[in-house]
Amino acid sequence: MKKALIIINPCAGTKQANRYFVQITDIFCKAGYETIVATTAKAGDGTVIARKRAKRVDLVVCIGGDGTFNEVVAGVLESGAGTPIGYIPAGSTNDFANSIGLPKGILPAARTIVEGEPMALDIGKFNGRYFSYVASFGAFTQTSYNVPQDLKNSLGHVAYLLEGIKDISTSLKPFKLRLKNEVGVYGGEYVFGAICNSTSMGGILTLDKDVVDMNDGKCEVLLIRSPRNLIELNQVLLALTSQNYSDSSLISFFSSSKVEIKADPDMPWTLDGEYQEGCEDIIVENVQSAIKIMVKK
Ligand SMILES: Nc1ncnc2c1ncn2[C@@H]1O[C@H](COP(=O)(O)OP(=O)(O)OP(=O)(O)O)[C@@H](O)[C@H]1O
Repeated sequence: MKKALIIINPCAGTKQANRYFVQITDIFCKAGYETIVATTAKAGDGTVIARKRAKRVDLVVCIGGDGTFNEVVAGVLESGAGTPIGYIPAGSTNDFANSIGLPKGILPAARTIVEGEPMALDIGKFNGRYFSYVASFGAFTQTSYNVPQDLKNSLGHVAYLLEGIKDISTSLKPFKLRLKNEVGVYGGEYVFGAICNSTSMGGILTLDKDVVDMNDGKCEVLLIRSPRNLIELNQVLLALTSQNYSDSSLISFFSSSKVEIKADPDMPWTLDGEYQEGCEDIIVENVQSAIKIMVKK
């Protein structure tokens, strides 16, 4: 009999996945899976559980938000098993799930896993730590982990927007940075930077679906220079809202398989919405087709 390991974060999002749990397991049982259920109790548990057990199952199912998904992906990769991953988005923004077109509802997402097919997906690596959709710094970056969990649970996406507005008005702080990739060197003072494999970041910034190929061995890099006056700030905001990143001299946007960064070690980063301590030398790489994720046929 096929085996499915279901890893659930009972505290993610509005906790609505907990209410559907019997129906979720029923979907996997009816599809011929023997289910093994594990709940996470604290940060990091998703990785430990997946790393230990991925080799002994045919499918690893993650129920939670972007943070839990990040942990489960890392665990499956560290196990070396190559086990397909199913994702039931149950967080507050579900940025990553939106990017790969997973259904929004809990039960439709569960059905997609058993009825769908595996799709190869690139994963990012930040000095050895995996991220599934974004590594970022600067404005908005603290937004995701600054939003208190209960506010995220009750307000979801709006909580990020509120925190983002607060963030931009209080900490539009420039960071000195030098970034080198296959074709060039970028340097200067930046208020925001993101290296991502997704069409949505922090529920705030969006990239065009036609621009982002999530299995091309490349990440999209967006760097925003520090605006020197209100006109420049306006220019940046206009580019961000219209998603037109190529017309502004303050914005650099390109795709890369590997970037080498020299940064202020005190500059904090976020990986998939979770805090990452800064350091001076950073290598961000794209690991092409690192995982298999179940998507609609
Ligand atoms: N039982 C638990 N109690 C509290 N926190 C937990 C528990 N299990 C896991 N966590 C941690 O909860 C954090 C948030 O989880 P997650 O990102 O999945 O949900 P979310 O923040 O609601 O969703 P999103 O990031 O998509 O907005 C993660 O850092 C995770 O490690």
